[in-house]
Amino acid sequence: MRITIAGTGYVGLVTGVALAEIGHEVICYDIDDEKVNRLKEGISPIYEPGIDQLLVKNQLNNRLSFSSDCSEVYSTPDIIMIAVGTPEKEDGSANLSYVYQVAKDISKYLNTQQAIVVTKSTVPVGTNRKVKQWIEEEIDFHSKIHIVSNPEFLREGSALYDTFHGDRIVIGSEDEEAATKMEELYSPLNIPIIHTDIESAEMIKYASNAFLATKISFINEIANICEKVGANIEDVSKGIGMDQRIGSKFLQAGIGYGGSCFPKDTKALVQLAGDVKHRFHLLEAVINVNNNQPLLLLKKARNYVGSFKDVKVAVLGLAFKPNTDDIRESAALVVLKHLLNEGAQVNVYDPIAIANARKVLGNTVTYYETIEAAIKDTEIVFIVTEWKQVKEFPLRNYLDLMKTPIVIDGRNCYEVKEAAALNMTYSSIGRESVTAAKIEIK
Ligand SMILES: NC(=O)C1=CN([C@@H]2O[C@H](COP(=O)(O)OP(=O)(O)OC[C@H]3O[C@@H](n4cnc5c(N)ncnc54)[C@H](O)[C@@H]3O)[C@@H](O)[C@H]2O)C=CC1
Ligand SMILES: O=C(O)[C@H]1O[C@H](OP(=O)(O)OP(=O)(O)OC[C@H]2O[C@@H](n3ccc(=O)[nH]c3=O)[C@H](O)[C@@H]2O)[C@H](O)[C@@H](O)[C@@H]1O
Repeated sequence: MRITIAGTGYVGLVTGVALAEIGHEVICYDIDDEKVNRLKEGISPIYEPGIDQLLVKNQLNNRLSFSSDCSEVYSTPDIIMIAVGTPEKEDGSANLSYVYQVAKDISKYLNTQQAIVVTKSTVPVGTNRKVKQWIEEEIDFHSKIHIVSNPEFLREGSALYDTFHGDRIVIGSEDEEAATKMEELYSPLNIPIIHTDIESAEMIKYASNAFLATKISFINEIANICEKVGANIEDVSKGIGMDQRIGSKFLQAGIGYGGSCFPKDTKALVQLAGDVKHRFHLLEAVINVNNNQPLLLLKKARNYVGSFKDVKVAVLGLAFKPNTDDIRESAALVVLKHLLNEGAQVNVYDPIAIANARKVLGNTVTYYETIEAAIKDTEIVFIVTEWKQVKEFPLRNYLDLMKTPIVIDGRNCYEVKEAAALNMTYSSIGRESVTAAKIEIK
């Protein structure tokens, strides 16, 4: 099939590459000329395992191309997919202006009797119908628009894997022909498909993200209690996760969820509920717990140093999770904001997110590409992202390299026992803290 995808971000690009790989003819369109020019040269603007190879392979096969000219992409494709951003507005609701723009461009350039317009972007319930209306209100000839809600569930850092091995594909449509065409589109992937009405498909996306966020805030709250009652969150997570009704995934306690989706989608769902006069108390609590979680890490550190003024600090990890260069809503940014406001001198380490971090943090911090260099002569280290490089970095090296080895681990990368044996000061999430005999507590 001939597919046009609007937006070449994480979702649009990965979807485009994957659909080309399974044999479709895909053209990806973006308003960002620079991004498109780099993509034309086979350079991915995002870090995502496996993307570079498949990008080049499918361009050479002539199954994948890129354009920044919307007059040529929307005229006659079999399917148009919308994968543009839906960032949060100040009130927490989703900003649909990019989706609106795509709809308007489609209405201007579409030149077929029938079109299937699929929304992959995460959009509030009711948006797909608006997309249809936005297209139809300006279209200047008779063309039948079939809308399909086809939300995306990929995770950054494993986006291609998730696309090829997803748990399900959701197709929300009220037109049988369009739904069948969508099934054909995805059939080579061999992933279970669930057909629903449009509103249910839209809700499945928000409910999935809200549920996963709830699991994380729940386990973080349990972790916070564990610390106070002398229980160990790692054992507790394992113990509850073995109950198949609960499941072991998304029970990793830490510094809270970040990224471009959970924070914005939970807020958007609270807002959506509010619009229909339903106060979503549970999700509000999930958000509050998450907002507080990075602050607890700072509180732990203050127990040892009092204030951060002129303290030499290293923050390990800037990305919101490992295997991505995405720093959007990363807990690292929250920690850094407080440290800098309070006058700390901050070194940061990240294996791949430094370029993106520089755009936001400028020269307020010092960037390092090795952990050794970042922690050298520092007084406190905060572990914020559980990069493999961090997990594999020997705990003993902190002792050797830091001025005062105080490690505040927001991702439970090390064993408490090991820190105790090394006589370090080590505090993590939901576990006992150990204090080195020599460290002076102010
Ligand atoms: N990032 C993720 O892991 C996931 C994101 N989503 C959802 O998918 C949507 C897209 O997210 P990302 O890919 O992360 O966004 P992104 O911000 O990485 O990419 C969006 C792209 O759309 C382009 N764009 C903006 N206006 C346009 C227009 N009128 N025509 C064509 N392109 C335009 C931008 O230049 C940008 O390259 C959002 O609704 C998000 O919530 C859903 C599942 C996973
Ligand atoms: O809608 C989206 O954009 C996507 O949001 C998440 O994917 P993503 O944000 O890429 O990453 P996750 O692996 O879900 O992690 C999100 C955050 O939760 C945190 N997390 C995750 C799991 C866990 O057990 N504990 C925990 O703190 C991570 O550190 C990270 O900050 C969902 O997992 C995807 O299914 C969804 O498509």
